[in-house]
Amino acid sequence: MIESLRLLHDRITGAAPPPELLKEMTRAFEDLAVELGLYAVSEREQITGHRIDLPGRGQALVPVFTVDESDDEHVRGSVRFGRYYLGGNGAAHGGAIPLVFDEMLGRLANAGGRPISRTAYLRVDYRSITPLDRDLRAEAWFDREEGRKRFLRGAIFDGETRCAEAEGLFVALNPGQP
Ligand SMILES: CCCCCCCCCC(=O)SCCNC(=O)CCNC(=O)[C@H](O)C(C)(C)COP(=O)(O)OP(=O)(O)OC[C@H]1O[C@@H](n2cnc3c(N)ncnc32)[C@H](O)[C@@H]1OP(=O)(O)O
Repeated sequence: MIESLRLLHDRITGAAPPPELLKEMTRAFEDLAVELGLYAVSEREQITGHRIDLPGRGQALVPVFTVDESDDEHVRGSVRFGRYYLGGNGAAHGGAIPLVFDEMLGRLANAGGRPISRTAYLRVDYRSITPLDRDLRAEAWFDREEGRKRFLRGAIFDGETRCAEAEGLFVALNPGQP
């Protein structure tokens, strides 16, 4: 279902249907929303975001980061920004790119049985445009750890071109901290 939703996001963003079809589709979306509302659950019980066996954890917010290889210190894979993430002139939106870094760095920060941490800051440098509809290489790695503080870095490449890079600080949560 989430795969279909991602496709729908891309198609909606890239389409200009006639008004009659727009009305028809709007009604169909509203009907679906009402039907799903009957099955509302708490955060703990929801499926999206919790399916770590699925690319993108089964949630539609973040562009899917597909892992090719990983250990407790590094992760390498690919990411593809669909039309939904368009900023302008064929480039990904500058707000969509940090979503991917937060996901990649955040998952690595909490990998290897380390206690859960949260992003304290995420700095992103945009080195070149990040093109849509291409498989981009994405990497993240542990830089250093100082007590509860974990510093991680990441980068996204289009071939040999460095599109964007990031540095994040993740702070391990104290017991009882939300
Ligand atoms: C399978 C699931 C995979 C999930 C992957 C996705 C991961 C997504 C992760 C997220 O997006 S989490 C959501 C976004 N982040 C937040 O909502 C965090 C909100 N902020 C907080 O909860 C707290 O500010 C935080 C836990 C980050 C730190 O607060 P604490 O009270 O625990 O720590 P404290 O303020 O005592 O700081 C601890 C150390 O970190 C340092 N620090 C904290 N925030 C900092 C900051 N922003 N910049 C620089 N240093 C910072 C602080 O100076 C100190 O350094 P020292 O120990 O050297 O003195």
